[in-house]
This record gives sequence, C-alpha cells and structure tokens, in this order.
Amino acid sequence: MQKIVVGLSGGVDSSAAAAILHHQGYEVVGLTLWLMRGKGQCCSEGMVDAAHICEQLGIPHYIVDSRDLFQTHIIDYLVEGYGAGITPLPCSQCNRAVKFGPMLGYASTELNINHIATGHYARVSYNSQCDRHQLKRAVDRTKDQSYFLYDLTQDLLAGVVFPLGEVPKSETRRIAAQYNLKTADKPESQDLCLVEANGSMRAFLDKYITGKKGEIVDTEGRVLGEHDGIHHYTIGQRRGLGISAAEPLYVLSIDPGRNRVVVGDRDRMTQTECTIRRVNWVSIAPPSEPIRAEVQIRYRSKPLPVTVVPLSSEADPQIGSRVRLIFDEPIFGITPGQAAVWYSEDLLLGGGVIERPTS
Ligand SMILES: Nc1ncnc2c1ncn2[C@@H]1O[C@H](COP(=O)(O)OP(=O)(O)OP(=O)(O)O)[C@@H](O)[C@H]1O
Repeated sequence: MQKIVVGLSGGVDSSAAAAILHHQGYEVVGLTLWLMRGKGQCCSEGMVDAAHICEQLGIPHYIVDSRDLFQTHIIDYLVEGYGAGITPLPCSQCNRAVKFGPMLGYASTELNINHIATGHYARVSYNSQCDRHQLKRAVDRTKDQSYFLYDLTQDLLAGVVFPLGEVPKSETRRIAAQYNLKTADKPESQDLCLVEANGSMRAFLDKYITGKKGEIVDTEGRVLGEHDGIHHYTIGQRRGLGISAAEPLYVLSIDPGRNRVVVGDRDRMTQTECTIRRVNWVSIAPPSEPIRAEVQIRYRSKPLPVTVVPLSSEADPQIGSRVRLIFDEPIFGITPGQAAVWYSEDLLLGGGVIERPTS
C-alpha cells in the first residue's frame, strides 16, 4: 500500500483530501505544522480539529513545531518588507519555505515516506516530453490556488499530490459530509492566516514596527498630509489616506529613505511594464527568447496578455533570475513585493516577485 503524508490545517479542504486518499487505499499519515507563536488560538483550534480528523479516519497524527521557520521566513520577511516600503506576499513563500519543503523533509527523514498531499486546489502532473512536473489551475476555477504555488521547485513538485485538483468545492463539502468529518461545515478562512489571527495586517505589523510620522506628498513634492508610519501603506491604496482632494488619490510609491508616502491620481498608477525577480520557471524550462503568456499580478486579478522577456540572472539569491513583463495594455495597481504569475491557458509557466521601479 502506498504511504502518503497529508498536511492537515484543521480545515475542511485538507480533511477531505486526507479522507479521499484514505478511502482510495493509501496509508495516510496526518501532519500538522504548528506555525504561530503567542496566543495561537487559530493554531490550537486547527491542531485539535486535525487530531480529531485523524482519530475519525484511524490514522496517525504528528504535530511539528515549525514556529521558528514561520518566524524567519514569514514574520521577519513581512516586517522587513513593509519597513522597506514594499508589500510582500507571504503565502507563496510560506508554501515553499515553511510548508512543502519542510513537510517533504520530515516525511522522508522521520517517516520514510516520499509523497505529501495538501488540500490546495491545483493540479500537478509529470510531462515526460519536457521532463518537468507541471502545475495547472484547478478544475474549479473559482477556487484555483495555483497562483500561491508558483514558487515550488521541480524537486518539491515531484513529491506532491493535490487530491482536490479536479474536485469542485461543493463536492469537497459533500465528501466531507459523506465521511461525517467534524470539519464538514467549518467556515472558509477569509483572509491571510496572520490577518485572521491578528484582526488586520495593520494590527499585526504594529506589534513589530514602531511607526514614525512622516509626510504624504504629491509627485511634485508638495506636502498634502501626514502619515503615522510607512508600513501602514500599500502601493495602489486609495482609502485611509486622510487627505481631501478633488480627484481620488492613490499611493504611487513609498520612499523609506525619506520616510515619505507619494500620492497621485489614478492615471499615474498605470504601467505598461515591470520587472520581476526571483523567477521560478515551473512547467517549462527557462526560455532564452521572449514568450507570450497571460499574467496575474494578484491572486484574484484577471489574467492579462503579456510578453515575458528573459533578463540576465544575478548571483544574489534575493534577485536571482529576472524577467521583464511587457503588458499589451497598461495595467493598474502593480505592487512591488507581490507575485506576478504567468500562464498559458491552464498551465502555470512561471512566476516571481514584482520589483520596485528604478525610475
Ligand atoms: N498548519 C498546517 N499544517 C499542515 N498543513 C497545512 C497547514 N496549513 C495549511 N496546510 C495545508 O495547505 C493547504 C492550503 O492551506 P490554506 O491555508 O490555503 O487553507 P485552505 O485552502 O482553507 O485549506 P483548509 O480548508 O484545509 O484549511 C491545506 O489544505 C493544508 O493541506
């Protein structure tokens, strides 16, 4: 019987994934990562629910203390990024550095098991023609989470199974109910885990960053108002600027050196190109020539036509491989630190981190 470790968060998706594999005849082992320090209410609730599911299925359950990894790769990363005036996306980083890598490592070294599964909505398969493990969008497009998985390497994808890739969400709930799982009616998480745990991103960041008051200026440098810490602002933000103006104003850039937030009208928020660092090519080998694709600059944004132009790589792993994205139409709200992920139809070709414009 094939053995597999299932990452259990205590939510309905991973519970259903474990139940599906268990009933398909896999020898399933549940694994829950303990991620957050502090009161940890959501983690402890999740751990108890995960333990409950394993008891129901009659499978072993391990809890691994991953709080140090989460602190280094997610909390420190976010605090550093917001402090430097960018808006990092923690989820793709968490998947690679905190979840998939360490879970596969634990499964193979501690349990002698070479495959893990999660409740992500995405599809993975090996294509022998190009000798690559390819990622595809989930069949249920409304739930597709492939965007958050763009940073998984070929080595990681080789050991991963997504049992919900072909399953519509409504069916997941039905399966969970059919197997009488405790989590069948558990509400969906609505936001980033850190936001859920702290009430808001602002409340989370305020625990780590002491805000320093500074100026809000227009593009000519005229002072329009005052801010209480640059980490409270995101490029493209419109609300909460506390400035009255004839036209709606947006955050155009954040200047950590001068502790300033620069605002302007919507027209200045559109760009025809941007550069991407730390590129990970997933379903195709890194191309040497420009390719056509469709790009998403946010999780829920519409895929838009783009030309992806390979640039030279840097030895610094924080920069790594780079590309330039040239959009067919100007795009609104490109946010440095967030992920850009490009696809060809359902196939996730690659992705990376949006750089701050140099000019
Ligand atoms: N703390 C954790 N320990 C182990 N695996 C986890 C943990 N958190 C998330 N995962 C895995 O990653 C998948 C996606 O996590 P995400 O936080 O996006 O939750 P989700 O899509 O709401 O899924 P779920 O309903 O299972 O919580 C989960 O289905 C689970 O397999």
